[in-house]
Amino acid sequence: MGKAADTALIKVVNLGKSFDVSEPFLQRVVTRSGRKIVNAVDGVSFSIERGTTFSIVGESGCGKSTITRLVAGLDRPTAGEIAFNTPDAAPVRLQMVFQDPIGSLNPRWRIGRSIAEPMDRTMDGNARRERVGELLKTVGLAPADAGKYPHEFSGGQRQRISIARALAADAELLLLDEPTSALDVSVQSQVLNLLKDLQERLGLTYLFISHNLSVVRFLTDRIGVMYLGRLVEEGSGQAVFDTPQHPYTKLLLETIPDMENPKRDRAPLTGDLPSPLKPPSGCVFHPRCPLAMEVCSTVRPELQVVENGSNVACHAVAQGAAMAAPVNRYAVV
Ligand SMILES: Nc1ncnc2c1ncn2[C@@H]1O[C@H](COP(=O)(O)OP(=O)(O)OP(=O)(O)O)[C@@H](O)[C@H]1O
Repeated sequence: MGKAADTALIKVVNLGKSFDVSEPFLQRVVTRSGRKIVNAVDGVSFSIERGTTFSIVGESGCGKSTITRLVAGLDRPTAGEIAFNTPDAAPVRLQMVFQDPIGSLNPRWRIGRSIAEPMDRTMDGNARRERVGELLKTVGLAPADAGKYPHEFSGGQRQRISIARALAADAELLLLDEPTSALDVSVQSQVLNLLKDLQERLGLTYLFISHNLSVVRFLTDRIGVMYLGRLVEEGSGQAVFDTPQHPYTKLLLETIPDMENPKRDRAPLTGDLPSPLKPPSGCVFHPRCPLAMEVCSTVRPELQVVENGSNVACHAVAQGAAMAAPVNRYAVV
């Protein structure tokens, strides 16, 4: 991982990650089958300015979690580069916040101990206790909660605890992996509000991944829409929501319930995600695309800047044949 050149805290360039999911050699000889490679992430580039949120959205299996793992350094890329722009090239301080916080909290530890664990070891006991109390207050809990166990909290409270833990580690970059998906809608908005408030107060940078566009809208500065390992559209939150360009982005937006007119007929996102072991040729979205043309099955479209400032990988958009933008509608959680 190198050093990012400009003001972005993180710059991802042509990132690729493939997994070899082949059967064992002898089995392949018997069944006369070849190697099987999954390109989970294929040529993805984006950057995140310090203090802002970049969201990655897309259906299950499109490669969102793999990108998070690569950024976290839990996996090594097979192609491309991830560069962090930190003073004196110091390691970036990043923490992950997962969908189900119960898995990342030790059930036998009082939560005060879990929160204190990533703190600076040179702090004495009193200073640590004081800092734990402060952090609990920061995330909307009480200092006295430090003495309780994870099972004594609700899902939303546990997510607050995992955010406090990330702050205890003095994180500057939070990797938010579906952080509100396991929560009730009313609790989701409280956690999103907390994240927004912390970002404003502490200047945190977020990489937020979600399959749900309506969740990211509230928090995001920029959005990357992924399909089968590739970025198909990347732009400001406003541009992607108000004037979506890629047919896949439009169909994803169509899946968000229309609160004002729930019975309205909407174009459904039909067909299954193709197997990542055998991705379609050309544009990977072409078998499900309402605008597919001949070129789409043979030539891979590259991201190109379009009129609204977004970057879009679509032959039809490039030729000006995009569908009329749908009426902007979304559910604010
Ligand atoms: N360790 C691995 N070994 C083999 N294949 C993997 C591995 N990790 C991910 N994949 C494959 O890579 C593709 C992308 O997976 P990934 O988990 O990144 O998608 P995702 O968009 O985060 O999905 P979800 O929302 O379901 O978590 C999938 O086809 C998945 O099966």
